[in-house]
Amino acid sequence: MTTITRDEVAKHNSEDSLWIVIDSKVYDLTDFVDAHPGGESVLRQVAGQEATEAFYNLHRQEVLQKYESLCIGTIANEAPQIIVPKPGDLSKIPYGEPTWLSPQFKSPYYNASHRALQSALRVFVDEEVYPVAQECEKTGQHIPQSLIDRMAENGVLRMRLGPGKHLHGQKNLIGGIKGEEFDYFHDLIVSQEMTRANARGFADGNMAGMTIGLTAVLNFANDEAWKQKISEEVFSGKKKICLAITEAFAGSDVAGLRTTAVKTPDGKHYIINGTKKWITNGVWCDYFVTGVKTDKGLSVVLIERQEGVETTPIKTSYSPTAGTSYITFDNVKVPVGNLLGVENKGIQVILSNFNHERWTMVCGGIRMSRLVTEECLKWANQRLVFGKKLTDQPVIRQKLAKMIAHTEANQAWLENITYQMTLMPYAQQSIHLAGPIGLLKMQATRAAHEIADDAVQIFGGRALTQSGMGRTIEMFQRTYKFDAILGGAEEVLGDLGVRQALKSMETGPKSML
Ligand code: HEM
Repeated sequence: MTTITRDEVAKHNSEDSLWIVIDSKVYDLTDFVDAHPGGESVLRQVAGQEATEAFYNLHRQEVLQKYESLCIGTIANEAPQIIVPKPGDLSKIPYGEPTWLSPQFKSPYYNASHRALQSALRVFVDEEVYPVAQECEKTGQHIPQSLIDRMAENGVLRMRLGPGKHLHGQKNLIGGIKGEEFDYFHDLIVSQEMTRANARGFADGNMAGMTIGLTAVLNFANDEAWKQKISEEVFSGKKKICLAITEAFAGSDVAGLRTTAVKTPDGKHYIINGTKKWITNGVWCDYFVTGVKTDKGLSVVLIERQEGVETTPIKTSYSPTAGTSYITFDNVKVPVGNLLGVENKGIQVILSNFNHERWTMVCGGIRMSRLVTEECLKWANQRLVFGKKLTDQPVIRQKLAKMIAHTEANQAWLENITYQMTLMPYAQQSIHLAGPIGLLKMQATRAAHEIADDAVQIFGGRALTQSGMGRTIEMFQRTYKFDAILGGAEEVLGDLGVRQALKSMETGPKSML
């Protein structure tokens, strides 16, 4: 690149020729002045001058990457000081990564295979998911088929379902992972790395319906060939699936569902009537794993999109890219073979399916809290207020301390529970871990509540602005509640954890009294 002296830059100090220096690089802004979102006058004030501090006080690094074409050279005998992260890089900010990814720390949980997956996924997310996520979050467009196809090719779709036979013998799994060795720590890595696409509506728009819906098919289908057919269609990205449990009549109280499934006189079909609300991805799905009332209890059936199935988008406080929908079923005919689990015992299917969903939400939620904490650390360290850095104020350091402590404590509990999951069959997890997972989800979203609150105070008006420096904080404070409601409300899950504990006290050894 051309080298330019500072004396030369100084000559270009008017609107007719306006150059500035940012981090030892020279930018010719002559043709950009009119289009600058921050106005012309601010650029005139720094024309021909050093503008690094002024720039970084107001813009994110990615602005420079976007406008790279304005750079015309570098200052002679100077080297840029600011490290621009490359796709795949780990964060250099303290607490920007969990301890197992910080070179100075060790962890007993992660092996070479986990590390290989993490580093390959980091590149994939940075290069292929992040740009799509940002665009979809903004426009509200649904996930493009091209990204679904890429995730089908490299096995990410399969991985999102957690460990199991659906991964065994699979070639081309990202990071060169062997399907047989994929465990819940791999699963955790997938969730946490995907969250780094940093777009909450898109995080759900990116096949969340599959992650929470197809598990019920894999674990409870009554016919092996049918299970293979459905799951292969979904894993190849050809068909989309979602979980349809909640209704306007019943949210976390699943026993109150009113959608009915009545058997035809020949016993070969169910006729389904009812409605579902807040169904993630429902707008564009082909299959609906649906909670219904049968004659003596609840059941779960897979409904294929057909006549009588209508889906309409619901406008929520996160991006329409999530495909949140209201669904109506009017006399929909479904073969009895589409029953998942045992008729009238669907509550077991629903409850056990919830565990993986809730755990996945916890993984993502904690990673999002970490991203917000990292943003706050970076901003507080660079922002000058009343002539001092924000980090010079003890009140700001207290807020950062709470954020870091919440995030680290929650990650540690998550890893502990994940370790227990690696040692337990799925059915055992329902018995022993439903309570702890519920409590952890409650804990993670209570922490998110506090982190969002403190982050907004640190970022001020920028936390209320959808573009620019504070956009991650704006998104977080607008959307963290999704994790406190979806998959079971905070209070219901806390209560579940305590009730499970009390139950074991009733049935356990009396010596504990
Ligand atoms: C290569 C040089 C520059 C480029 C490409 C650029 C681009 C932008 C962009 C895209 C925005 C919209 C907000 C965002 O996305 O962050 C913005 C806002 C702004 N810019 Fe620049 N800018 C440059 C240099 C500067 C400099 C040197 C100053 C000040 C001396 C400045 C002052 C501002 C201000 C005051 C805003 C509004 C910030 C806000 O709303 O918080 N810009 N700029």
